[in-house]
Amino acid sequence: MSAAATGGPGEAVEGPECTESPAGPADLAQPVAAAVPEHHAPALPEPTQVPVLNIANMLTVSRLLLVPVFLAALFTEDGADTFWRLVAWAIFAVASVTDHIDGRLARKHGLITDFGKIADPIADKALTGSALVGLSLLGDLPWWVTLVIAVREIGVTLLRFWVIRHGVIPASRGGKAKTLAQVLAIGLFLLPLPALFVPFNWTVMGIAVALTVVTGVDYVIRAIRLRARGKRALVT
Ligand SMILES: O=P(O)(O)OC[C@H](O)CO
Repeated sequence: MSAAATGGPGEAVEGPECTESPAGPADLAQPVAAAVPEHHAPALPEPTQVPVLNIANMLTVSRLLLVPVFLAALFTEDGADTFWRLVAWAIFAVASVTDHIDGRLARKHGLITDFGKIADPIADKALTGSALVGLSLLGDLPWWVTLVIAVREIGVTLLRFWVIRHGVIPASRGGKAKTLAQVLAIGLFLLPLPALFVPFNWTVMGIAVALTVVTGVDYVIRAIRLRARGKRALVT
């Protein structure tokens, strides 16, 4: 669950707000480099290729694969059985923890890839999205909460693809805090807790919704800036 606090395999280490994609403006530098006579060219470090099939990305994919297993447990006995509710919570918790582990592994072993930058937030969204829709279908969470979060999460994913020609927007600190808040709030709603907890559950969910909206607006601004920079680079 601290997943979100550390980010996934796609996260640049406290990185810039975006990184250039292989097809992006970095390519424009190539003719300039080619113009330098070979014997005057500074020695460049060997380019290192991070394999896409690495342990961090495999954990990200396994998080995706846990989604249907989680849903099956949640909907057993129409979500009314305490045991199956706890099983669903446990699967959700394990899947969320893989977000923490893949981020640590990616940074520790230099396994950061563009695939991870895109797949990690998508895996998070698939997990939290399925939990929110599941809770709303069961009548345990109002649909407006699920809709507000879904619109933001789908919107940010589309935004990432919209600017991908110019660069990858990795998860920001705010985005990671948002995911942590969502995971905590969803975890509370999944647990079969007594009514006494309702105000607390809603406080945590309120924080999650607020962070979801604020960070969504922040990503829109980042995407617009990145696209404008990319377009300028293509013109010059
Ligand atoms: O808000 P996003 O889309 O950057 O997602 C953040 C990630 O879920 C953090 O792991």
